[in-house]
Amino acid sequence: MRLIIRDNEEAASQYAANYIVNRINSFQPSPTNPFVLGLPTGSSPEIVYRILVEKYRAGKVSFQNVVTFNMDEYVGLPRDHPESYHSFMHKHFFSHVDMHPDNINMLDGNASDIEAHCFDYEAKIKALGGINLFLAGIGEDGHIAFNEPGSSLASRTRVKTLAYDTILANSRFFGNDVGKVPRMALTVGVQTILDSTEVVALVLGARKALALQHCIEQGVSHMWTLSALQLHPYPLIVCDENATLELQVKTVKYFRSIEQVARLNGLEQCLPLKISAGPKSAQTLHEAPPSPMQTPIQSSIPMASRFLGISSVSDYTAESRCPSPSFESMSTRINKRERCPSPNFDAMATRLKQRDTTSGYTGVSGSDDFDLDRMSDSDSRWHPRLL
Ligand SMILES: N[C@@H]1[C@@H](O)[C@H](O)[C@@H](COP(=O)(O)O)O[C@@H]1O
Repeated sequence: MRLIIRDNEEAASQYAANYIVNRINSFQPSPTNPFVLGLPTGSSPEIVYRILVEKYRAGKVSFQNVVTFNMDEYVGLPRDHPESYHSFMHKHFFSHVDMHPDNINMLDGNASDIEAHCFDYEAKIKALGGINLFLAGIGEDGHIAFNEPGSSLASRTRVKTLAYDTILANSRFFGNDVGKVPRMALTVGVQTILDSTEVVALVLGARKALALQHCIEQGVSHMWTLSALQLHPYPLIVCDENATLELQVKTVKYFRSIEQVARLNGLEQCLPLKISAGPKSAQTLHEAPPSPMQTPIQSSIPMASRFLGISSVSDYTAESRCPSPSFESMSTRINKRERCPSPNFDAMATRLKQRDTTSGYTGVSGSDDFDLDRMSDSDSRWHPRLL
């Protein structure tokens, strides 16, 4: 998990927008190899869209070869209703950039066969080789897209009944009239989002602080579906200071230090080249890990993992284009562990008992409760702390 904290909404949105522009540009999309971008609605991404439009106008990015898939849409709200997500996206983004209308994919909350429509949406994403980057917003109850508390973490695009909290929160877009907020929505599933190559979640404001705390400091839970990002290999959360209000000080300091160290080492925004750049196809996304000697890698592992010394097995030994401090590879250690014979607990306990008897040690010595720290060097090869 990478967590980028900025002083305010503007700065956080600036970071997210720059991140997206960098990803699109380094991918070098073409008509036959488009960049596939997942998009959210809501007030949080509004500034990001404004900045993306500015960057497009300044000639810093083009969306000509970008295909988009929106996260969600209300069921039953006319497409041209000012609060439909169709209207939102055209108002804030699509009508201001060079997107080809055929490249815009949005769920249709008025589809005659909703089930088939959702199925086709998933199929279209798959046919394009998956989503490269999913920009996500979250709800106050920790939902991602419209995956309300209790949603299956294996869910895919489907119809979802909205939670009362969400109806209440979104009533501000409907003249504060709860009765006008649609009760159901179409949404991509948690698994649809997790399948994306990269997920960037934008979390802004004190209203989202509890959700962020659950996602970062608590376990994976279907009650806070944002927390499923813990299962993704490249999740990035960009938040403002207010959204960190429920986090522990040490959590905030830790993630800030990760970013600082990464910046000092020139490792910001580094991802494996096969992920950050095209060409992409369904095959290349799921192919076997390439030979380390043949594949140039921008950064061999996700930034946070790099400083934690954790790696994905296939990337660690690859050559890096980034100035690459040489960390000991977890994969090497895991391999060592796999080469070791399974520990023989009975023999270990007997040896400890013998040692305790001769040394006069009076601590634990039972076969099922011995002290791992007191083992000899030869025993330490399978010590959990070394794995
Ligand atoms: N379905 C959308 C979500 O996709 C969005 O993330 C959320 C946050 O909205 P806001 O940014 O306005 O708080 O709103 C709705 O619930």
